[in-house]
Amino acid sequence: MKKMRIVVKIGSSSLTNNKGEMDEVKFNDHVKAIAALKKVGHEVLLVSSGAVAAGFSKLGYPARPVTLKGKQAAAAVGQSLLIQSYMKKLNPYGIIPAQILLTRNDFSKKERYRNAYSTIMELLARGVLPIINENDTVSVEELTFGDNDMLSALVSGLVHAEQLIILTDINGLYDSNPRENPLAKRLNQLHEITDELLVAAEGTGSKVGTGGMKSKLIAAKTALSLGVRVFIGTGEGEQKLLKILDKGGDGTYIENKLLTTVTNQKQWISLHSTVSGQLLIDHGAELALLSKGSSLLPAGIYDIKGTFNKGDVVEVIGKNGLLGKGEVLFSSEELKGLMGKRSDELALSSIEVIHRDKWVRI
Ligand SMILES: Nc1ncnc2c1ncn2[C@@H]1O[C@H](COP(=O)(O)OP(=O)(O)O)[C@@H](O)[C@H]1O
Ligand SMILES: N[C@@H](CCC(=O)OP(=O)(O)O)C(=O)O
Repeated sequence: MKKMRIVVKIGSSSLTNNKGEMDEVKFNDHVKAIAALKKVGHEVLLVSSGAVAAGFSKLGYPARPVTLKGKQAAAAVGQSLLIQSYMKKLNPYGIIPAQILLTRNDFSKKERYRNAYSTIMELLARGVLPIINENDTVSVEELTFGDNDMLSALVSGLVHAEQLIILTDINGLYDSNPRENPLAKRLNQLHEITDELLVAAEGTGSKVGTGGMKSKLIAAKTALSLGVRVFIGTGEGEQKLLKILDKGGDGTYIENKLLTTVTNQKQWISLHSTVSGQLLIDHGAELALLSKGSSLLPAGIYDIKGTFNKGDVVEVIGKNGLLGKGEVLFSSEELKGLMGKRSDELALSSIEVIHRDKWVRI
């Protein structure tokens, strides 16, 4: 059997009930299944929701709070309850959990992104189970990952996981919401996430979850783009995760033969970096970047917008608009003196403005 790196994401509805209490039966079931995966040698990372859902009733809220401060307060209480419960239940299996709470800032700053990667790798190398959640208590609404479905996709990309398993309260994606349409049909296999599918997945989810099926599909699309296969569904019992890996899971499999992993450098540029400016390039440079896979040279740049430093990320604009993003090897000031000049006119040892390894097409 091939040993794999697997990210398992568990939604609030699969850990708690509507009253804001942890569901011990569901919880035990997940822990057993994770232990079974690890026992056969797979590396597992868990992205666990449920902090708000597990904490709100303890604070006297009758239902999942809607205000930011309410959610943040509930998450502060619920997160400790969650981890306490994981620790207690994982202990008999000899599994050590590690709590990792992330904010989007941890990914948008390159140093922090690299650091998150090496810490997670160290934990995996030592057989520890990382349990990841968004750091809800300090996240500001405009600066969140969106939801944990997206967080799980980004984590899968970061660690180059082979498989992302999104466990939820429904056995996969249907062609319309089965809670509203009893004739809805399940889609067992998908090779890509189309706009049509996103429309079919509109609509609300459970009382404790966020985002519903649509957010899972958007996350699946991101995971696929990073070379990670996805399963969305449910299951029961110790063998449920192993069954999912054996293609016998109760849900929707999303994968295709073209999946390729993306370097962390490119993931960071395309998904996490902040853009500091723009380079406008001519037709020849556009061809070189898009068709020949070449690096961007000064000769093809005819205008520069914004002020940026060496190492910043900029957008590259062609005749018909945005082409991609890349990390620049010169500041905007330096580039003003270089742009439009042929390589033989420049007395520089290296004249690449964006190296092809630090360039991503949009
Ligand atoms: N086309 C669809 N197929 C399946 N489920 C759907 C669809 N459209 C909406 N849903 C809803 O999405 C819910 C799962 O999302 P959510 O409650 O956010 O789960 P979680 O807490 O696991 O993240 C399902 O219970 C279902 O009501
Ligand atoms: N970080 C939040 C969960 C956010 C979220 O995406 O929830 P869900 O849709 O249940 O996966 C929490 O722990 O309550």
